[in-house]
Amino acid sequence: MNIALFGYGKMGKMIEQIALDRNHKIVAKIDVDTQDIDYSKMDVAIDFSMPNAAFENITKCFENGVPVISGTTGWLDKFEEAKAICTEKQSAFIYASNFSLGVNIFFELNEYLAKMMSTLEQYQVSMEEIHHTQKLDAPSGTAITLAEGVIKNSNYKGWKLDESDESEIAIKAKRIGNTPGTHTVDYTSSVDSIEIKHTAHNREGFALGAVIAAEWIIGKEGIFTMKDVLNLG
Ligand SMILES: NC(=O)C1=CN([C@@H]2O[C@H](COP(=O)(O)OP(=O)(O)OC[C@H]3O[C@@H](n4cnc5c(N)ncnc54)[C@H](OP(=O)(O)O)[C@@H]3O)[C@@H](O)[C@H]2O)C=CC1
Ligand SMILES: O=C(O)C1=N[C@H](C(=O)O)C[C@H](O)C1
Repeated sequence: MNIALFGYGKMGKMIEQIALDRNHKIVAKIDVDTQDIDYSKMDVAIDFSMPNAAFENITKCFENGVPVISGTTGWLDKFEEAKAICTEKQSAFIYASNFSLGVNIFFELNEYLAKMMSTLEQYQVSMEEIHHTQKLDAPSGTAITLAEGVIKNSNYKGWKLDESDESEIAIKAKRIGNTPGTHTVDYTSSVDSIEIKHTAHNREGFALGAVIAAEWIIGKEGIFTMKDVLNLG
């Protein structure tokens, strides 16, 4: 499979390694100053770039008939527009705030727990995410997906960075050293706490998930999620 990497930073380089190990070819490495992109040899594009670059990278691929796996976070104000362009161009698209198998299982667990906790008014939910100091966006895309998973299964009305009132989920974002990504969901009452936590030990899980998604999307048309790729029901 011929893969184009949009964004050749920490994730782009890790994805390259995993793709080569799985016998794929990297036909383009696109960074901020790349001119004259040749889309003709790309079977699939994988975008791990920057919040201000993702939308343009992704939609240009759709316009050139190239399916896209998108892992960039912090650009979702334009998500609906990107999906509409994908549909119009009869292309294929997967966005995931987190491509790792572990986090996608954690997303399911989070929704299941949220359902169980939804009638227990003595508990207040909150979240914490910890990432490396170079991360541009806060809260993390993963934390937003976790919050949306709770909101869908409870009476919480929304989420807020740091402080919130009782009707919202407070998300604390910490930036510490080289932390690859740690997410905690906490339910606290006056008598006890229940916590679920996912800790990434490195970036390999994110990169492997993105390459598996790229292999899966070939020959498909439409908008999919990691739930489809991983058959999580
Ligand atoms: N969904 C998931 O599973 C995961 C998502 N992420 C997300 O992926 C994104 C990238 O993360 P990471 O690799 O750690 O970040 P890096 O900063 O290491 O890499 C981003 C790269 O994008 C490049 N870039 C800037 N502008 C453009 C452009 N217009 N087109 C193409 N490339 C561009 C940067 O180049 P330069 O440095 O020259 O500006 C840099 O090389 C982030 O949004 C992060 O949150 C990260 C891990 C997992
Ligand atoms: O920027 C990162 O590094 C990560 N970003 C994603 C996010 O915002 O959730 C996924 C992962 O946690 C690493």
